[in-house]
Amino acid sequence: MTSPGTRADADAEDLDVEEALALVRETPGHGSHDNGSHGSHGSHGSHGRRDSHGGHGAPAPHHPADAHHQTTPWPEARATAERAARTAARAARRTPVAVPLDAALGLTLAAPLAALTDLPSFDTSAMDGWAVAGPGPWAVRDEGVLAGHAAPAPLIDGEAVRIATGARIPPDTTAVLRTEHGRSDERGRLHPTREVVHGQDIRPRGQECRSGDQLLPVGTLATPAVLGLAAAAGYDTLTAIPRPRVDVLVLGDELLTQGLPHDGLIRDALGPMLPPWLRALGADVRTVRRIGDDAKALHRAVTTSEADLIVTTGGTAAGPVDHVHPTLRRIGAELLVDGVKARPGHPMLLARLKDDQHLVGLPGNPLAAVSGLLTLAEPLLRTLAARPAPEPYTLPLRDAVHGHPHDTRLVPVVLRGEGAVPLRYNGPAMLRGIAAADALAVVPPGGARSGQEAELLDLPWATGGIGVCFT
Ligand SMILES: Nc1nc2c(c(=O)[nH]1)N[C@H]1C(S)=C(S)[C@@H](COP(=O)(O)OP(=O)(O)OC[C@H]3O[C@@H](n4cnc5c(N)ncnc54)[C@H](O)[C@@H]3O)O[C@H]1N2
Ligand code: MOO
Repeated sequence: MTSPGTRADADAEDLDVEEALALVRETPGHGSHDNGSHGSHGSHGSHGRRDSHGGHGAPAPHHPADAHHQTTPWPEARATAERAARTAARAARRTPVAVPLDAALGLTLAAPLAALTDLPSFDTSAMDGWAVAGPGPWAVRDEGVLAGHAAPAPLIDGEAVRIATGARIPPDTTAVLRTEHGRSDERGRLHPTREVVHGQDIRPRGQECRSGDQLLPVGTLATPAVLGLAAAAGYDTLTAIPRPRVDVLVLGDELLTQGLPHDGLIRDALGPMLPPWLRALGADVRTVRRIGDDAKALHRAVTTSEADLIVTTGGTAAGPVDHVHPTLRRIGAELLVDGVKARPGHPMLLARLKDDQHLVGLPGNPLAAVSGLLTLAEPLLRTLAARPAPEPYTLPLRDAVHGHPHDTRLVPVVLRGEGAVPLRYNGPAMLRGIAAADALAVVPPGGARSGQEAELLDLPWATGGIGVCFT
């Protein structure tokens, strides 16, 4: 199957792009330096060529929490997130709102778009030229007719008047003659230079729609074209499902917000990455707060949030300052997903805090956070925003991808021709692969052979473009 985002013209790619990709592309026989740094998971992120059959060389997963709870298979985790959002949307009775056109991009229509006017709303000229009455030659009036000007006087037979595209057609006009199809004689009379067909180049009122006609159904995504159509049809606002509100809480005492890493401190990569990505998934990101490794601050932030979804980063594992689980226990939250059979990102979690409020806990490792974002936050936000699920598609993998023995792997790929090329630097702590990627390939437990079809999760910028997706 072919992706809409697939580039078939690989040969035509300009060199700069290929050079950039060479920095991250999987290369046969290349030593693996793409893995996470944490002990027992050291080789689950290793790349394809070394082992195309899965199994050998991959250590058994070892998560201390595994002993205490059941991790959810990856497809089930996504389905659970979608279901949770459906229940929440009912509980919250997410009332449609009237949104000005310039704020409605990306929303889902909650009411059908019915024309508030005929389109066109008057008989109008499709061309610059003359409105003419009867067969030529014609006597040409002195005053022309322009778009947006006063109603023109009726024509009489044998008369013509200069007319602009979009201007009102004078009553009793029989055709519009294009500028390039008329010539004037020495007495100033207008002659056609080709046959004139009755009604030509006149757009009659209501040609596109009549007032009250349904133009688009409920559930339509407000694209730029939809905004244009709505304006043409007389709308100032659209009735739409509001964006789900999201608060982002970034955990970790080790995070810097500017400058170079130093003294064991690192830059916060998630603070800049998540808000625009969440917006692309349909969210209205209200706040991004950095709250360190402070259990009290986390508790306060979670219990005072009015968001539909709280997204936390870090603190999901079992370390001494991993406060997410204890906080959820303390407030009596219901864990719907507590760990997913996914690499990276297996400590990700989804909790119901209230009937209409959820929390997605993303692991701190940046690519693990992306994995959690696409596994749990994407279906949840999409469903709350009433957006349709993207059409699933597969492409053959250009190289084998090493699999985890039990878990699904999400591996950054670029789309080239009719295939997906796995990228290196796909370890949980790395963003180098995903930053160059068009999509994530879903690699089943055990791995995938070269040529094997893999499901792909598109990245919003790869298909939609930055400007469209991130507003
Ligand atoms: N004993 C075990 N330790 C860990 C396990 C495990 O199973 N047993 N799982 C590992 C895996 S896998 C992941 S993923 C992480 C998840 O950890 P947390 O969600 O608790 O995240 P932290 O410990 O806070 O951070 C992990 C890592 O990521 C860095 N980080 C955190 N936030 C950011 C940020 N905003 N920007 C950039 N980098 C960030 C942090 O400094 C750590 O290096 O746990 C493993 N441990
Ligand atoms: O493998 Mo973890 O889940 O690094 O992301």
